[in-house]
Amino acid sequence: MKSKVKVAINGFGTIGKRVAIAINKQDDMVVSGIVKIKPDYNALFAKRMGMNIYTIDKEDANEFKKKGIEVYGTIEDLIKESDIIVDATPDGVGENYKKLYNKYGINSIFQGGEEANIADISFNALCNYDEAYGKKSIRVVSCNTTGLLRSICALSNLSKIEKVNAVLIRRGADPQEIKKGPINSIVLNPVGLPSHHALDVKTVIPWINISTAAVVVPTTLMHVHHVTIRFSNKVEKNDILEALMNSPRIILVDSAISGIQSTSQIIDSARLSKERGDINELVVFKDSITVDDNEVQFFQAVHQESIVVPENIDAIRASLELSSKMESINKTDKKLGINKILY
Ligand SMILES: NC(=O)C1=CN([C@@H]2O[C@H](COP(=O)(O)OP(=O)(O)OC[C@H]3O[C@@H](n4cnc5c(N)ncnc54)[C@H](O)[C@@H]3O)[C@@H](O)[C@H]2O)C=CC1
Ligand SMILES: O=C(OP(=O)(O)O)[C@H](O)COP(=O)(O)O
Repeated sequence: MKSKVKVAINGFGTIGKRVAIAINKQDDMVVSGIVKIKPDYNALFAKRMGMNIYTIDKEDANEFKKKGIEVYGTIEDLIKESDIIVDATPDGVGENYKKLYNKYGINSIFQGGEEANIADISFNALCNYDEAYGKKSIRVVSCNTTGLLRSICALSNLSKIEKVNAVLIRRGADPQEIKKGPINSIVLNPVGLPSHHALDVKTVIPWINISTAAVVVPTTLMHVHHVTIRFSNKVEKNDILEALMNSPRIILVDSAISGIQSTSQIIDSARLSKERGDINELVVFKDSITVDDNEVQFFQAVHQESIVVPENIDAIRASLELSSKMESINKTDKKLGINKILY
């Protein structure tokens, strides 16, 4: 049997810990270790899960030892033992580590909070897996951008897309955050248009004509988008439904059947049916899908904490040339229990 590729994780927060858990579910990769800066509850969880913990500097290890957490070495020791590193440090911090990764020649996966030029390519598994194949460094785009790319690429085979317009209602902070987010406001994000998401979508599919606007609201659960896509030819609603239903990683929620008309109900139902209540799929509100000649509009919801997790697994396989596109997507989805079912 082929040995598993060893994946280092730098940054074990919202995204890093979910990616680490997902890696250890795959049969072709394993977490070689995680880098932590503080011996907090996430470090204690990693220890309990049997993940080896590394620190940035040797001196940091003392604080971990005081809490009974064994430290296996520094980030440089971890890099030397690993085949690839997933950087899930906060927005813009990955840039500081790029030199270190390059020094050791290790393949690297960055997240959407980094500038696009940090990596050889920006990535979404459904849209450009083949172009990312064998790339030394890959940037998995942000959660909202991933959501937009899922629906755009799923519908792009129906007819040529002339224009996409999307309004994004962004969550203010993640559930565990205690320092961020609007308390009683709707914040224009930014005031000048378009928001960064349009430019980000174009880093993956440069051919698209897209405009986006975003506001931030006081909620922690999910983002919601209103998306309008204009095609060059007339489209049929059934074809739209079929394309979304047949695309991996998209769930259609029918409010007429389920009564679901909000992010809180989506999360509540996911808590019954999915691990941690994470929703790796993009959730499209089926009964919002409205077709008028060559234009379709709909609402979709993005679980920001988990939508990019499967993309990170596929990015590892693409970078290390482990699997073809559909082989990787299918493997990832099977191991993560991505089943397109919410309730
Ligand atoms: N949270 C979200 O909704 C999403 C975040 N992203 C992107 O993922 C990346 C990570 O974001 P989150 O997981 O939300 O951040 P986070 O703040 O939850 O986690 C970051 C982790 O990195 C650690 N860290 C901080 N400074 C560090 C340093 N200098 N060296 C090593 N580790 C350090 C923190 O202690 C924390 O464990 C960002 O680029 C973000 O834009 C992408 C999709 C969704
Ligand atoms: O990737 C995200 O949002 P984005 O797609 O709007 O950039 C995450 O929700 C992180 O957003 P944050 O930068 O407000 O923590």
